[in-house]
Amino acid sequence: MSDNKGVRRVNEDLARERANCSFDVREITFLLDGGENNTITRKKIEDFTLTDELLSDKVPDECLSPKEKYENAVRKSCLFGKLVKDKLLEFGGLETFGPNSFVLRRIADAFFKEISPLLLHLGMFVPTILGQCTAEQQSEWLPRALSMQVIGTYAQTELGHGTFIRGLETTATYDPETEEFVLHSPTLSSFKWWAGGLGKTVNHCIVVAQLHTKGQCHGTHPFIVQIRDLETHQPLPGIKVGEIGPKLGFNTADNGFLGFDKYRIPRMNMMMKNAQILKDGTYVKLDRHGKMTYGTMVFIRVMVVNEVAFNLAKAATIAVRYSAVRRQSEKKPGEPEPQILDYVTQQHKLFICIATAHALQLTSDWLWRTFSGVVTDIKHGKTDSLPEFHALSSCLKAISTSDAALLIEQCRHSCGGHGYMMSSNLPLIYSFVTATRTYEGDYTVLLLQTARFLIKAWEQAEAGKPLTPTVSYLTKYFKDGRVPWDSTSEGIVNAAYGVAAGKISACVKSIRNRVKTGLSYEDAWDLTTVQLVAAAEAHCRAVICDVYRSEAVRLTEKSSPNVRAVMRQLTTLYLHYWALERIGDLLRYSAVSEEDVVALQQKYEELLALIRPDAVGLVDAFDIRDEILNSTLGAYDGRVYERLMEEALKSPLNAEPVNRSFHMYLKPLMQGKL
Ligand SMILES: CCCCCCCC/C=C\CCCCCCCC(=O)SCCNC(=O)CCNC(=O)[C@H](O)C(C)(C)COP(=O)(O)OP(=O)(O)OC[C@H]1O[C@@H](n2cnc3c(N)ncnc32)[C@H](O)[C@@H]1OP(=O)(O)O
Ligand SMILES: Cc1cc2nc3c(=O)[nH]c(=O)nc-3n(C[C@H](O)[C@H](O)[C@H](O)COP(=O)(O)OP(=O)(O)OC[C@H]3O[C@@H](n4cnc5c(N)ncnc54)[C@H](O)[C@@H]3O)c2cc1C
Repeated sequence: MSDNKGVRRVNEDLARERANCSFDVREITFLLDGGENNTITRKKIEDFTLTDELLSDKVPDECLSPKEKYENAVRKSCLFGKLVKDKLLEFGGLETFGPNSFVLRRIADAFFKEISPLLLHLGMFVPTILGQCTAEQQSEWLPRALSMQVIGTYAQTELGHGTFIRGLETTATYDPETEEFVLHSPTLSSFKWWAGGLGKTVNHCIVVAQLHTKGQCHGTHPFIVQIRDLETHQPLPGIKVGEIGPKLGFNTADNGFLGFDKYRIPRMNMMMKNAQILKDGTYVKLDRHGKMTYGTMVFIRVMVVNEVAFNLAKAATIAVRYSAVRRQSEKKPGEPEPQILDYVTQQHKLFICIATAHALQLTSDWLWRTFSGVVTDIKHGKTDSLPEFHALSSCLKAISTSDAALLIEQCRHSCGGHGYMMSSNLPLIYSFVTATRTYEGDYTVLLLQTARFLIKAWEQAEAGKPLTPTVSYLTKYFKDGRVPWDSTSEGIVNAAYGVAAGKISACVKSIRNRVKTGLSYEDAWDLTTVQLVAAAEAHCRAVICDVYRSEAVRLTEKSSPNVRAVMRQLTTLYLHYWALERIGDLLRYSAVSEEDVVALQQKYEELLALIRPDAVGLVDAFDIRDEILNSTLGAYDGRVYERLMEEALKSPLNAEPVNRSFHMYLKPLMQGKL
């Protein structure tokens, strides 16, 4: 399906795999896109935008210097921005463009092999204006931001603090005489650090700073700050700004640093939806919940789950197609070399990647719907659902990013040496996704946020109080005792909840026992954090298993029998995989027996064999075009070796037969003249 460029010869093994696939690939594509119409629109937009003229790079990006790479990324960001502005709006109008923003996300990967320096502008600057500004402020900033006159980023993290937002040191002190805020960086550790696009690209940024007025500090608040001249792009007086240097990935994102020397901004540049400073310096708090200024972070955590699902789908597509093309070793003496996809260990590495990409995408769709409900509640002044949603989005962000990063690395391992080539695209996909585990809230820190909520929920269950939906299972498991074992999918999901409840209960006991020895609650909590992280992880895994299973059943209600069968095989594989991964927990908290464990393993291996003939069809169903995959190993036609050689020949080192270093160093060394 993805073969956009027509009739190139397809590798014979891949062609045979496709011929033997048991289901209509398009049917699963439609399911994943949310309906046939979405697929049709997506493909039209892709055909329309992904033209050679815009995408071609004479020299591979990875062979450029950091400066050239950045310049190329800016060039492409501007082309991409113009394309979105001129052509796509023309193509579908704003109505089409809105619901199809997921298409933009996909095609962006064809433009940027790494990251667009404008990602933070669209990804965080604009959403923060929408979430944190009054209507009046929005009417001032939004049109300028959307037309790209104002280009911005989100500068919260400092050299000294990322996680602990309350510990940020940048100050914004209100001066009623001039009706301005004075921004200041009192220490080296208070310098803003990390914001994407800050180093060289943006002219504005959202700065999170401690608000002082009338001699009092009111905690962190967001401000819109112009940092560069709109005409010359020079940093404005009082601003010290630069780029933070090379990183594991994100190397085209010009992440930057920023310091203020008593820099003044107008009063109205404080984002005033949740709190205001009146002209005389009076502080007015409008946020009844107290954490509404953290809203952009919650929004991005929701987006990130979808983001990593898509990246895992890309890695799985590359690794499965390559494994169908690659032949290695022999199973029996004298037999032809098998496709490496025929090794059961390879299937074990890869099929969980396909299943996890589905699980995370369906969970992300469900999370998005839940989020929309929370946003509607907030609009009506109701914030009761926020604590539960914060706990849910925190753990889903932590687990999805961590699982996706590990599995993408597993895809790379499964491609052997060629997976180490930049041209496979697996290193870049990994470097991008592994950052998601840290940014927008570190893994451990977010799981501990969820754990706080779970411990409170447990105490509510003990007190017989009603619980919110995602923790209502606790009332069922709240008494001690093992969860009965049942090897159906539903039974495994129940057992996963049982494990989570058992772990939460163990944490509560640990904390209470420690408090009994005379420790403060904080110290007892701190000593229990290893268990608390594990409990939050178990809770999150139970939620993902539950949502994946029920959503897959719901979505395939009207599907053809073969599609329903293969989707069922994948969910069952996922549940068995995690039951086996967490068998110690099941032995501790459920009634699973030794024989049940043997049966689980056997069923898991049977599922690998059942899925094997459909593996290529399943990754084809992700329908990710070659321009977006950007991989020598994963292209639709499977011309792996030809592509590897073509890319190797583009290396600048191959542009001349002898490099000058031979004459400068090697020859003198060889001749003893160095
Ligand atoms: C071209 C197309 C492109 C499309 C692209 C789309 C794809 C992707 C999209 C976009 C990519 C953009 C790339 C992004 C790059 C990265 C950006 C950044 O990294 S920006 C920095 C993020 N920084 C953090 O996340 C800090 C993490 N730290 C925190 O959030 C807080 O400090 C935290 C939660 C750890 C603690 O906050 P406390 O110290 O104020 O709160 P405590 O005292 O612990 O708790 C007080 C109460 O508040 C609740 N709370 C905390 N946070 C909450 C929240 N957000 N909502 C609701 N309640 C919350 C807690 O649960 C607690 O509740 P109780 O007291 O137990 O009832
Ligand atoms: C690629 C990338 C892009 C980024 N982009 C931006 C951006 O655009 N804007 C922006 O503002 N920020 C950005 N960040 C910063 C990012 O949000 C922070 O790095 C992240 O929130 C983690 O904070 P930290 O670096 O201070 O880590 P730390 O908090 O110092 O974490 C270090 C270790 O300490 C542990 N730890 C910390 N606190 C606790 C605790 N309470 N309990 C237990 N363990 C703890 C962590 O688990 C971790 O293992 C970006 C980061 C990266 C990597």
